[in-house]
Amino acid sequence: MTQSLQLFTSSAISLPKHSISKPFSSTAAFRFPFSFSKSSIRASSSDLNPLSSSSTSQVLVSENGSSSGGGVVSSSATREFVSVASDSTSIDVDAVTEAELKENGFRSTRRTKLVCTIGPASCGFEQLEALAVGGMNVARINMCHGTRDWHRTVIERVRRLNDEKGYAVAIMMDTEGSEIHMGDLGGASSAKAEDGEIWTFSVRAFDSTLPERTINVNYEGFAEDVRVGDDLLVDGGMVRFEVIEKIGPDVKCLCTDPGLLLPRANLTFWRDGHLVRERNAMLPTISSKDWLDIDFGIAEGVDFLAISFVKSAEVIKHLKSYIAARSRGSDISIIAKIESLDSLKNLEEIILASDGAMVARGDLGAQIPLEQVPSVQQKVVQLCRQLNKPVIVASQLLESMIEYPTPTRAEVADVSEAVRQRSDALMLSGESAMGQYPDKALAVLRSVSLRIEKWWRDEKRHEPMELPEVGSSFSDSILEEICNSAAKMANNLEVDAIFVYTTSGHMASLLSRCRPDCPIFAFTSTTSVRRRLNLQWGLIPFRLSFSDDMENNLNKTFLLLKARNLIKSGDLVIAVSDMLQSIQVMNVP
Ligand SMILES: Nc1ncnc2c1ncn2[C@@H]1O[C@H](COP(=O)(O)OP(=O)(O)O)[C@@H](O)[C@H]1O
Ligand SMILES: C=C(OP(=O)(O)O)C(=O)O
Ligand SMILES: [K+]
Ligand SMILES: [Mg+2]
Repeated sequence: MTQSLQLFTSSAISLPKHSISKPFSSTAAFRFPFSFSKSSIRASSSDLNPLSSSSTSQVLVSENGSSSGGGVVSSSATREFVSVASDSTSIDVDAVTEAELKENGFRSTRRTKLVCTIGPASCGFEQLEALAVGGMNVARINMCHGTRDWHRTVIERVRRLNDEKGYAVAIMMDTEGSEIHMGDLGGASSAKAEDGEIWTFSVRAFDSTLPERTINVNYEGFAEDVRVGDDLLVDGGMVRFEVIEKIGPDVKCLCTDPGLLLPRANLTFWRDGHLVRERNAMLPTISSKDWLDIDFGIAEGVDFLAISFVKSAEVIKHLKSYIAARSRGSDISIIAKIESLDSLKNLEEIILASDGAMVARGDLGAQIPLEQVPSVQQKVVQLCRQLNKPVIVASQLLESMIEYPTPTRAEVADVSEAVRQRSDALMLSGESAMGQYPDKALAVLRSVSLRIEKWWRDEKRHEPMELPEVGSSFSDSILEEICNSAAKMANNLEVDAIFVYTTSGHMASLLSRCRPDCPIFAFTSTTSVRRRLNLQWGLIPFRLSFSDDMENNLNKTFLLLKARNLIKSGDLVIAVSDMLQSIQVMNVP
């Protein structure tokens, strides 16, 4: 028998979510928090349980696995499956998810999502496919690098991969931002700066080839703002120069820490041990080039826009209204990159205004002392979970794998820490964009994630986190309480999976936020929502057309997933949906 627990508002009829606009006194007896134990779950009765109608009781089985009527899937249900499977409403699940589910079983699928930056080492169709096979959930293109045509080609290839092979790889476009950085190195992929060499940093435009030991700087005020004696740090200290002379637009610098200069590397200048922020602090977060790139991203229908060097919530709000006006209907999630002093000052309001955040440790480590980066990372990851926003930990996770086929022990420990903090996603940058071993680096993220997740689950080491209410309306509160309770029940009953039927994806996020022990199968009818859910912890997103009739939805899902051997009879699942205020516990028939 299926067991269900429902919230009722004014009658014993489940109301659609939008029909609840104010608290009803009659709900009091059913308001959460409930204390759950096996015995406190109300068994279904015909007037309460939407799954108990006679037409489908034959496909539902009791908790102990025995069937409640006929034992096998009825012929009517089989007919339904045939009609479902043969029309366009069949379920969309990609080959990798399918393989992972079969290989590891429900409970051991990977919960941490993986983002790969695409570059010359990974932009071919076969290379992209290899990354998808290896578990890439999101492909990132960094608008600092590459041409418009190159970006368009990568987007087309990822789309083709999704269309032809059933993947749901989302596309994230990352803006250049207007911080100070070097120009291209006249086509060279890198340049070596040796100790004691004199290099010229110039704001002049060089039309053809760059003179030797000359670096172009993108910020016009550079030559005026630096002073003799300042330290000039490339990429937060990978290479260090001291300013020794200013000659008009040219600044002569002595190399004091040698190293490799990479095209378009970030530049900061320091005076008396402090980051200098003069007129450069006034540079807009979104430059005019960024706006053109954003228009391009909207036109291409990218799933995520990552905004570099966010300083305040205002810029995010402005961008959101710009996108809403520009892209009627389509929905692009905005990821705020936390990588500057200002972003730390206004952290909470920035995260609240955004749809997610990235701990962009590369530039962050150039703006705050390196030893502060770990605590900032932990703080941002926790805050994002509390505010129900997905969070990505990025940069240098496996930096040595740009050149070597195995990571350092320290890198594995760093990845483990991000997984243990239960960030939604980990990101590869140079490792997948221009390194020697993109697939191997991805495989390391995958295996370390799986191992650490399992270790902490088995040891029950995760401390419960206080999850404040994030919604503002009463119906929001109901959804949150249902999700919190469903996740708690899932842990206590040790269910195999939570099923969530969600139109916007919001309810899937709320479940993901609880970080339950079991995976969350998220069913949504929109392909773009499915792609966006691919960034969030523990969600296995499926595309499936579903109706307001949960009984139908469940039958259809069981049949479709069973037909593909993704679930089996007897698996224990909890089902919730954003159409019906109920939590159902059942065994797969
Ligand atoms: N589209 C691209 N074309 C060429 N090189 C790229 C591209 N994307 C990334 N890269 C290379 O990969 C490196 C790491 O990528 P990423 O971390 O995104 O950029 P950055 O180092 O500028 O912050 C870049 O420094 C660059 O050398
Ligand atoms: C991810 C980052 O941003 P980008 O690679 O665009 O500099 C970072 O700074 O860590
Ligand atoms: K960028
Ligand atoms: Mg950055």
